[in-house]
Amino acid sequence: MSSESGSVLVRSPKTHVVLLPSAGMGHLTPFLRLAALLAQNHHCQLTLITTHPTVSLAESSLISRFLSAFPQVTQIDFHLLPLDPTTVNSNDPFWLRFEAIRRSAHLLSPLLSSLSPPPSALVYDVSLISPVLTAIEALGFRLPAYIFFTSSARMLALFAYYHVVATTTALQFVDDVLEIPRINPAIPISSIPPLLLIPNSLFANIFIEDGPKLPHFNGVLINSFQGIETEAVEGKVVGALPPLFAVGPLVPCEFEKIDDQGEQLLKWLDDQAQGSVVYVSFGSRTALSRDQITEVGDGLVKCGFRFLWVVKEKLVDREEQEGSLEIMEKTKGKGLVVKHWVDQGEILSHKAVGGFLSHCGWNSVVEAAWHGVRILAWPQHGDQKINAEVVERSGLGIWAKTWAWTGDDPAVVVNGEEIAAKIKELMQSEMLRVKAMKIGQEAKRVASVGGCREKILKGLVQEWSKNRMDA
Ligand SMILES: O=c1ccn([C@@H]2O[C@H](COP(=O)(O)OP(=O)(O)O[C@H]3O[C@H](CO)[C@@H](O)[C@H](O)[C@H]3O)[C@@H](O)[C@H]2O)c(=O)[nH]1
Repeated sequence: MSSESGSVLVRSPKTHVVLLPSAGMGHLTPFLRLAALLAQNHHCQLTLITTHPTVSLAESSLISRFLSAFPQVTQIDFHLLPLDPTTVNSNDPFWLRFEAIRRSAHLLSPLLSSLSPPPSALVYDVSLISPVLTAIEALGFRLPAYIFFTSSARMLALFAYYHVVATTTALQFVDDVLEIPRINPAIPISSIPPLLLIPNSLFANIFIEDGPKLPHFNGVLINSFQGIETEAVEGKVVGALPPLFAVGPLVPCEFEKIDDQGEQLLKWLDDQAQGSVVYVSFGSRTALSRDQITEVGDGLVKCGFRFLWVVKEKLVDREEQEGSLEIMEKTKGKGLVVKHWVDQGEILSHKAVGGFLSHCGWNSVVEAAWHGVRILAWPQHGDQKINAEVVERSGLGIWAKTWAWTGDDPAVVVNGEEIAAKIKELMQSEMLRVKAMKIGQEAKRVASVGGCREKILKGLVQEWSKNRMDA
């Protein structure tokens, strides 16, 4: 697995940075990758605030592995107040947790005040903007605050601009697209996260409340890089934003490795020809319906390529039932189907993997780009169609645009024949293979010692070091 190794870049031993991630692996993972870079390469003193309890087992396991790898990092448990789910307009466990953190945010003021030395900066998750800002304003000292945006720069543009066109009762569009200044092409309505089109959904309300607050921050950090999104690097994301820091690509680190990947899985990959396998995964929090699982199985068998498929039936890993699925029997001999957490970084770095059928969670996109693996985009919900647009425009992959959102509606099913045809198109395209490889090379260049990412992080740490209370 290609992990990033540390190198000595900057000495700023007393720059104390506090990191506050939010719920779900899609938010926690890039945060911890950023933390690893700050601790390892930039020698910051770090405090990591972790919310308890976590939604998934994967989150608590990743936090433990991170803290074992970085014993110098101070961890603070942030115990959440109980949340009455009937007071929240959602039943998604991850959204409920975002809301629980938001409603507990006032408890952060005493916690931040007690830190020694006083922090030079706070970097916190995009899902917590307004309530944590209030907690910071209640501190007896000035704490520079930065937002970490865990999705694409294109999605950041939507996040920053949505409140301009939306009210809680109506969303206005012209000609089926949302024109955002400086964002080209405009975002089609069909790509807008469905929850943003529902007045008063929790998601829409957070966008409306938090988007206008972005100018209050010292900066926005984003896990993106040149080669996949020029918006990220050129800061071409709506006018009234604070400075944008493209700290990507944030890619798999040593501490993420798991011991129980399963020898069977790696041995199976070792036995496959170079670039011959399509890897299938829809991230950490998307479950497919039984009918859709059957059709994906059918498509994989019909596509004629070997496959490694991580099946999820439940949103939250602790609810997943042990045991094999019928589909595992049906597909035997054609590919490998697993139902447990895998080390995706290790899989994408394997020479046998030539393509990735992905929901386009932003971390999966960045990881595929890093390893130069082409993507067949199948967005399921949320920001994923906007990320799929980035995948298509950058040349990293293709997108079956006619496939409807399936993540939120079990009645919508894409059939196996269509899935097989698109996988063939992906795997047989030499042009896509080469383009993905080039994007991978560009990602490595950006993340190399002396590269853009290092310069941006170095500048940030220098900025933070000026805020040191003891300086
Ligand atoms: O078995 C697994 C499953 C997932 N992963 C990792 O888990 C992360 C998943 O993140 P992502 O690919 O972004 O997908 P989601 O888990 O769906 O992430 C949520 O958060 C993202 C970042 O905000 C959004 O882009 C997504 O739409 C949202 O669903 C990635 O690092 C994967 O490598 C594994 O290592 N093993």
